[in-house]
Amino acid sequence: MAGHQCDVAIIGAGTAGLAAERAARSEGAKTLLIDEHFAGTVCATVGCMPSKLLIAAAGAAHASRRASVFGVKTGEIHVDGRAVMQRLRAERDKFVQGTLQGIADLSDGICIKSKARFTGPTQLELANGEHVQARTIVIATGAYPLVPKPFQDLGDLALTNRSLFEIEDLPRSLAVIGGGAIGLEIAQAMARLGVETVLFDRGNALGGVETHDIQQSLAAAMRAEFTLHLGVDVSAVRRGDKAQITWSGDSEGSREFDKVLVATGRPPWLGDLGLAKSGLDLDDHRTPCFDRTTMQCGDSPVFMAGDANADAPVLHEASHEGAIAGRNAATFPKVAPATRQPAFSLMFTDPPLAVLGTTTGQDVIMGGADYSNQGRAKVEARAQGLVRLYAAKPNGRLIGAELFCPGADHMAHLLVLAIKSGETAASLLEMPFYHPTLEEGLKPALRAICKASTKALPNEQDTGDPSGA
Ligand SMILES: Cc1cc2nc3c(=O)[nH]c(=O)nc-3n(C[C@H](O)[C@H](O)[C@H](O)COP(=O)(O)OP(=O)(O)OC[C@H]3O[C@@H](n4cnc5c(N)ncnc54)[C@H](O)[C@@H]3O)c2cc1C
Ligand SMILES: NC(=O)c1ccc[n+]([C@@H]2O[C@H](COP(=O)([O-])OP(=O)(O)OC[C@H]3O[C@@H](n4cnc5c(N)ncnc54)[C@H](O)[C@@H]3O)[C@@H](O)[C@H]2O)c1
Repeated sequence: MAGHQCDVAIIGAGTAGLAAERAARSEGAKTLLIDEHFAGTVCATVGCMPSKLLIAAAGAAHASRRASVFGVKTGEIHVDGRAVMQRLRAERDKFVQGTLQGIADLSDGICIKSKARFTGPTQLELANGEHVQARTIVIATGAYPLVPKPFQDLGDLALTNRSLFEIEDLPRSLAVIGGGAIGLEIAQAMARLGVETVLFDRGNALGGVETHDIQQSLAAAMRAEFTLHLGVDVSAVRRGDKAQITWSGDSEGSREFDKVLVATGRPPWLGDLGLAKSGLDLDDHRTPCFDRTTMQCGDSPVFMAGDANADAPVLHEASHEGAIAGRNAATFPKVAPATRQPAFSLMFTDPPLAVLGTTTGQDVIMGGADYSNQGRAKVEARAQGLVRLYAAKPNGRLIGAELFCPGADHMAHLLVLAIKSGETAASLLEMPFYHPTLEEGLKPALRAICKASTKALPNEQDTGDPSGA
């Protein structure tokens, strides 16, 4: 059987694995990149990009439908489901092509198309019968869509993020199971595309948001567009070409749907890795314990990056973790801690939801703002939502934020920069705010923090706040 030897073997050629390979190679390591499929990253194929393409189509339908608010008559809107899915796949495939080209550009001998499993701390066995002996290993195997028992028997009526973007036409009705990021983004998009959509979640915290008033605002915005059943247990049975969904708990009922999107979470994809032979310490979820500043598992020669470690399952973190893991895997046993960024997640609903930094703890000051009367948002007929900014006592240094309001996806970047650079509410208020912008809507929240902190609003600052200024 063929044997391969390398400095750093990376399992998984997704965003994290590709970043790890680049980083290790740039440290001078001989790398091997092992992937079962080399089909392109989850982000490009069945994740970020196709979901945003669906949301973009839905946004066009929504904007056309509500153009009459501005006195613009568009007539009856017709959504051509086949054309929506065709454009989605055509554009998605261009992103995938870009990823595949990056893989094709790697030097010969780096990529091995096979499935890997541990046979020792630094030894891998490949499904093609070959073996790899590495100095260090990076686990970057990603996550998989969990399909709970009742939905496993629905066959092709049950969709996950892996199959959703392959449907030829939009269904007439869709049950979405799970009100996390995938469930909410897709449910709102489908509803806007004219699909009769009902979302079910066994919990009450949509999008994982814990702050009560943001949670209420998010639920109200979603309820205005599709039906929500929260706090329910859901079961499913296939009846011919329909799925019968039955629910009970905070509400109860039963009805048929054309398709069911199962979006109940994406646990790390580690089950096939033979971790028992890796010698790694595993936590209660059978995930290797690792240090998030070095990505190293204990003091072993194994590193983890991306969704495989379930720490921060979003794209920019997969990419950063890959770079840290790859660099440290190459320089092992010398490993250096990296500075991790503040927590930062966005959900591309409309309005978008952004959660960043730290939002809890003692000695935290909260300042809020309401976007239902915000000037620019009213101009654009999208005045809704809330902002909660969090700052540390005593001086009001910004530490976190929750935004569910128009423009949250962009304003969150400004706030994350403010958190990183140690800005206080008072120093942010010294920044010029152009009028009329969505950013101006943050001022009441910043002023509330100033009031409760030792760093008061500078007295040459105006405190007026009319929505039309
Ligand atoms: C629908 C959806 C929408 C999303 N939208 C966003 C978004 O808008 N913004 C955002 O920041 N994030 C988003 N995400 C999350 C983001 O896509 C992920 O965090 C990111 O893609 C994870 O990358 P990864 O490298 O960890 O995993 P992956 O890209 O999944 O790569 C893992 C690779 O490992 C391979 N592999 C697994 N096991 C083995 C094995 N034993 N041997 C060999 N190869 C193996 C797989 O074939 C795969 O290629 C979304 C995710 C989904 C599902
Ligand atoms: N914009 C983005 O960055 C973006 C978009 C999509 C996905 N993602 C990533 O993908 C990951 C997975 O997303 P997801 O939405 O699948 O998972 P999730 O963990 O965010 O949400 C799962 C939801 O399903 C519910 N649930 C679980 N089991 C259930 C059951 N049996 N019946 C009813 N409800 C049930 C949970 O209460 C939870 O609300 C996210 O953690 C996120 O990091 C990110």
